[in-house]
Amino acid sequence: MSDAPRVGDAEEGVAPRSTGDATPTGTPGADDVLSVRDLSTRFFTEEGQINAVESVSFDLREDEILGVVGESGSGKSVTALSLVDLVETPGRVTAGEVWYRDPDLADEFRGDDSVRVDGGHVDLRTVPPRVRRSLRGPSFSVIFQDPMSSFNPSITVGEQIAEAVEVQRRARANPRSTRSRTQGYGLGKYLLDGIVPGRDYTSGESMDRAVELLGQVGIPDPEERVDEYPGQFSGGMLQRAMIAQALAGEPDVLIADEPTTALDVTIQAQILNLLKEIQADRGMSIVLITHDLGVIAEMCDRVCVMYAGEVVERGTLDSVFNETVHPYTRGLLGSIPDVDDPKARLEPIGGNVPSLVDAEMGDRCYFADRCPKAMEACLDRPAERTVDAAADHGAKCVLADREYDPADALPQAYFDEDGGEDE
Ligand SMILES: Nc1ncnc2c1ncn2[C@@H]1O[C@H](COP(=O)(O)OP(=O)(O)OP(=O)(O)O)[C@@H](O)[C@H]1O
Ligand code: NI
Repeated sequence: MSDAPRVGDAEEGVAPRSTGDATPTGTPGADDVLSVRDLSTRFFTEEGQINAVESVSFDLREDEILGVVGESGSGKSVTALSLVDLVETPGRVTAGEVWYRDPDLADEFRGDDSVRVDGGHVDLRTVPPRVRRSLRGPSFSVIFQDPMSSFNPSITVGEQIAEAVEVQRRARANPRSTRSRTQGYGLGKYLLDGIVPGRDYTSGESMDRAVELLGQVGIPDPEERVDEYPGQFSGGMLQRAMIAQALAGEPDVLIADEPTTALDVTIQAQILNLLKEIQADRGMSIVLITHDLGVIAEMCDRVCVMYAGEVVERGTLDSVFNETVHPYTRGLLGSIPDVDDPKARLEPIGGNVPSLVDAEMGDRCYFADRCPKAMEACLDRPAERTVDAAADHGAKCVLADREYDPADALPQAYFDEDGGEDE
């Protein structure tokens, strides 16, 4: 109907904040399952426009685990929701591109003026919403921190997993036809809308598959437990069941938002190991969201560090951990608990996450107020600089280009006065 939005389009009433180029630019690479470009999400609240996700760019490669880490409120979950188009009012994705690799889908939309296609990639922001929805399950799956939110309490765990299997079956049975995607996925639509239909939709075959999946995620006696209700499962078991449900669709991309935070340490480790095994077995790609750099170190190939809605540093795990540029990343790394004393509390970085209300955001580095190395140059919003191209390592920080010079240090009072936060 309408023209496809262009990069950097500012919608009416939406203040663009992006200043710098993000390093991952241009067309998605052949081994990128997902290429996110300048994605921005705002919440339009009574307090004003909240810039929850600010011009985020990254690539998710084939067969890798990409970690997204940052303090509470840094925009990790909203980024995940934005990728799968699950942001709810008053929120909205206001700009950016989400290139998903799917050559058949790309073929279908090639030549369609309203959909952006690039080689085997399609910009999901431009496909019709129903097509986008139909991708959830067979292409993308999301697992959340709270498994209760993914299950309907009045339907057995097995049936709910079997339904996810059915959705996937239908997707495979009608490969890549726009018609099947837009009309034949009634069930998927129900699932995604949270209205889970009853047993009519599941078959003996898909129930068998549910048992198999429950077994694979380490649920004992899956033949019996398949008939139990979510309330009969412990937290750890339900988390496993949620992973089984997410895997039922055989997605290319699994987005796991703090999948173990609510669990005790032992079960947490078991579930993370399980995710890693499954990822290696199936060769899928995972976006793993956590506030715990220790988990990132264990699990991930590459990492995005988020602060105040932005990706402030990203690259291979090795490069980001060993050639750290951003003082925020350094601060997070300093707070990794001791391996010998995993219970040691994380030492928070001093100061608070800044307000994300548009009108209150200074036009300088958002971390400057808390940064031990803030300099004059930090009063300009930093664009992303390349730290190490081979390691795909970039940082939104002037320290990528220059050494810290104490002579240029800005006194804290500078920020206190300029920050608009009168205390
Ligand atoms: N429904 C909403 N209405 C208004 N603002 C919201 C809403 N949801 C999120 N936000 C804003 O988006 C920001 C980012 O939230 P998000 O949940 O993505 O953080 P997070 O990094 O996932 O944090 P956590 O580690 O606590 O899960 C929040 O600080 C908040 O200001
Ligand atoms: Ni979150």
